[in-house]
Amino acid sequence: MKKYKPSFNKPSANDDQGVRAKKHLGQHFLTDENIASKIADTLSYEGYEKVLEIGPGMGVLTKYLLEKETEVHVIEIDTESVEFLESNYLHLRGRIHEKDFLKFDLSEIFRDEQYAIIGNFPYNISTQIVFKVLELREQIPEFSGMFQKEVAKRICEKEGNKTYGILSVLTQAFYEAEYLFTVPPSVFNPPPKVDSGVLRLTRKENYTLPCDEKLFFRVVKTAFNQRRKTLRNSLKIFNLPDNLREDAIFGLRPEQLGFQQFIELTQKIEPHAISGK
Ligand SMILES: C[S@@+](CC[C@H](N)C(=O)[O-])C[C@H]1O[C@@H](n2cnc3c(N)ncnc32)[C@H](O)[C@@H]1O
Repeated sequence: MKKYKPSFNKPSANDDQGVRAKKHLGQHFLTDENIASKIADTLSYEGYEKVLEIGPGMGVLTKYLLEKETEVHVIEIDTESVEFLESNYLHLRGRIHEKDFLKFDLSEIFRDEQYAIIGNFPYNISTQIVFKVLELREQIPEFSGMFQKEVAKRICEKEGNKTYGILSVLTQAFYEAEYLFTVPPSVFNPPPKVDSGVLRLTRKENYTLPCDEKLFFRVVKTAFNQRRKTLRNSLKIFNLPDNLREDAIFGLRPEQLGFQQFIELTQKIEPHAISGK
């Protein structure tokens, strides 16, 4: 692999130095091989045969994924990175997809197979990545990678904490979420302004909720959009009957409820909710 010294200030790509880092694509290239190897080791590689890496950049993590007994696909939006990967990872040819992860229909690669997702994710779209994974959960038993530390912590946070929110509840309803380790800015080029954090999501055995899942998402989002209000007030839009609004659970604030209680809440609301609202 070629040496690289990307910087936001470089005017153009340079073959000797690798890919010019582009801020709008969240490009902060990992320069610590040990951390790349450690991230590759966060997946179990069991129960599926394919792995998708989002945003391989110059392939620092890809290299370690290729050592595993798995078929590796990478999806990268940046043409310059794709050209770099194509000339440095010839054996990956055909499995490099020059696409926007958020817009790409992944069934074009994976049909109805199970696969894992991994990456050192672009921080500007990290929550959107998690929401897309939740949508695709039936095919994704495992997901791991690096986020801005604060986002990784938030996803794994438990009820009763300030940073607990929509992402925490929705993720934890379907996945076991573990915060694994913190990574300092100094191991990136160019360094980001904040610490990064690596997490792992392992899909629960029973990841079908015993309630209307669409309604569950709406209830969680509506409750946290007015997180200081009690559920009795924030969930008014569901036109709940008075006797239900007197139920003790509606006197709580959203950060006091674990995902299990959000399921109970949804079950209580379900008979009264106007569908499609
Ligand atoms: C933080 S960098 C990580 C690069 C490399 N994996 C590493 O660790 O050095 C994020 C990568 O995601 C890519 N990227 C940004 N937005 C993307 C998108 N919507 N779809 C696919 N890749 C994207 C960037 O071009 C960049 O290569």
